[in-house]
Amino acid sequence: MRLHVADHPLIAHKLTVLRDVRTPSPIFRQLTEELVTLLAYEATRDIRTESVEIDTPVAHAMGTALAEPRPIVVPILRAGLGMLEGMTRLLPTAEVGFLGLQRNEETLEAITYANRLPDDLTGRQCFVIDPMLATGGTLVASIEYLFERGARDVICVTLLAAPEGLRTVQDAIGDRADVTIVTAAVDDHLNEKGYIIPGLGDAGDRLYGVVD
Ligand SMILES: O=P(O)(O)OC[C@H]1O[C@H](OP(=O)(O)OP(=O)(O)O)[C@H](O)[C@@H]1O
Ligand SMILES: O=c1cc[nH]c(=O)[nH]1
Ligand SMILES: [Mg+2]
Repeated sequence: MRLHVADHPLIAHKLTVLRDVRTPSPIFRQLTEELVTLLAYEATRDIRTESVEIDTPVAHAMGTALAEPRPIVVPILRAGLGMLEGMTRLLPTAEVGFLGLQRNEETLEAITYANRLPDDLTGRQCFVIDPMLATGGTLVASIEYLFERGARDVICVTLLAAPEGLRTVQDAIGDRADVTIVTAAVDDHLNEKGYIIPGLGDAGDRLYGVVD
C-alpha cells in the first residue's frame, strides 16, 4: 500500500475551515468539492494513458488520451457522495459505481447495505472516494468488494486518515494488489468512539444532516 499525503497550503487552508465546528453544511459541501478536485489531481497522477495521433489546425501531432477501459469512481455512501462532483469534474468520462456502507457506531463494524457496480472490474482502475478513514473497516470492506470483482488497481481518496486505520488497511491488503491512499492529512489518533481526533466530526452528518 502506498500513502500520499497531499501537502499544499490551499489544501491545508480549506481543511482547516472544514474542521471548524462553526462551518455550516452549505460551506462544508462546497469546500469538500474544492478539496476533492485538488486531491484528484494527485490521485490521478498514475492514471492509465495511451498515445494518440491528432491533427492540430496546423500540424499532425502525437498526444495523450486516457486509456480504455475507462476508470471507475466509487463513492462510499453516504459521505462519499459529497466528493463525487469534485472527482468527476476532473474525470468527466469516468464511470461511476456506488457502494453503500454504514459503520455500526457501537461495534464500529462496517455493514454493506447497497451496491451498484459492474460485476467485472478486471483491468479497471478504481477510485474509491470517502472523506474519512477511521478504523479502516469501511475501506477494507470496500477494497475487498472491488477485489472480488477482479480489480487490482485501487486508488482511495480521503480527506482525513487515522494512523490506526492506515495500519489496518495495510495489514489487510498486504501485497495482494496495487492500493494507493491519497489524503489531505493524517490526523493524530482515534478516540474511544472511533472518531478521528482532531478530525472534523461525522462527515456524513456535516454534509447532509443528522439521521437516526
Ligand atoms: O474507517 P471506519 O471506522 O470504518 O469509518 C469510516 C466511515 O465512517 C463514515 O461513514 P458512516 O458509517 O458514518 O456512514 P455515512 O457516510 O452514511 O454517515 C465515513 O464516511 C466512512 O465511510
Ligand atoms: O471521525 C469520524 C470517524 C468516522 N466517520 C466520520 O464521519 N468521522
Ligand atoms: Mg456518518
